[in-house]
Amino acid sequence: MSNDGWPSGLYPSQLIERLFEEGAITAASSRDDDQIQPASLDLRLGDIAYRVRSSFLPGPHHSVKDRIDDLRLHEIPLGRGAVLERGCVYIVPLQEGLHLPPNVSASTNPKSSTGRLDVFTRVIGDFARSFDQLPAGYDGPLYLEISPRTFPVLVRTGSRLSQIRFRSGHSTLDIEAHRTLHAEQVLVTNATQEVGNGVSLSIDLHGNGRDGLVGFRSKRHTAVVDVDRKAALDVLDFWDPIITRGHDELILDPDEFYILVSHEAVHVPPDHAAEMVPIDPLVGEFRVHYAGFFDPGFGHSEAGGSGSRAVLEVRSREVPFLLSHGQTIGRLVYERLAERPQTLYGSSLGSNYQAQSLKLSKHFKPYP
Ligand SMILES: Nc1ccn([C@H]2C[C@H](O)[C@@H](COP(=O)(O)OP(=O)(O)OP(=O)(O)O)O2)c(=O)n1
Repeated sequence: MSNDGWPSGLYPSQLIERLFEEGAITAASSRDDDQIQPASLDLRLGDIAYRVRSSFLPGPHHSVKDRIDDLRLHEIPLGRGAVLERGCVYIVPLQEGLHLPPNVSASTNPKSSTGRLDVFTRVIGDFARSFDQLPAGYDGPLYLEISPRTFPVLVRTGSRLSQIRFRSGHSTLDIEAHRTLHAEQVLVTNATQEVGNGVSLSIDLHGNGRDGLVGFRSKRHTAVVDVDRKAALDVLDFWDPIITRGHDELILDPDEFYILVSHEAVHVPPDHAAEMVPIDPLVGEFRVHYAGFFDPGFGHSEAGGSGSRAVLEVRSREVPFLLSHGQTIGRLVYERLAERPQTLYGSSLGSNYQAQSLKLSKHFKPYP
């Protein structure tokens, strides 16, 4: 495919549609109606999961299949569903494949619902030297590495755990462009820091108006989460609520998984998207665990999103660590879209997290 006609910027839904039409994205079965999101495409699991001894990067001399052949321990059919266990590593061929134009590259990330369940996923391409990055012109299959960290999960052929974005050229905003966009459109409210190379997000440990509820800590040894069932599970079977008692502080236990919420409300204007990058304090004590993607229109008032907060999946590393209200934990870096998407994140798409505050994944019933 020639370079002609592929504009610079992150691709909105209509250009993803065009990538399909021109054969740059292939799929083993017909597309789900809601698979194309405002600026991303959900990727679907294929028919088999390979339980492997360890994670790997294929590197320049190997296809992923070569490596699966070396490392596989067991083959699990997914047609009727299968439970993926905590602490194990699985590789699943995805239904979508790529035949990208020479100037179009792609990157992938876990869907927010996947990160909120602490299911670690990353996409691997043939001959890849890094995870979650498909270079311009990539021509080959896609595989998903899956490693549930907290809850065992039930998945099946067609389950959608990760998403892919396409872009051409350099579209990330620089410091000046972030400041201009913030001045025009207000990217975060309650900002505690000056807007620079992105906007900083900090942790809310006040819990205003929520009876002191500031977060959730995952339980151990729970039942299985079916990734395709919404609002099916009782929160208290899987999570311990964290209630502040006026201190605005929280001690993170090492090896525990927490869902917290940002102090700032976030706004992604319709012609932009954003990515949350973890801020690692120099000592690396704690971090947001999943780099999240924020859709065009998330938190946008015309898409019903005023006041949307960011959900933060947090882990402490080696030692118990004291978090305080307002502590910076991540940075939202904005990116320009090639065109305004035809639909925005929000209720018309059945989106799950518009106008959210502290919110567990869609698999849980409302709480309290
Ligand atoms: N750490 C994060 C990452 C994302 N989000 C928000 C911004 C995203 O626009 C929204 C939805 O993200 P995804 O599309 O990844 O989530 P899902 O596909 O799981 O949900 P939906 O069905 O609502 O699209 O969640 C968040 O609050 N905190």
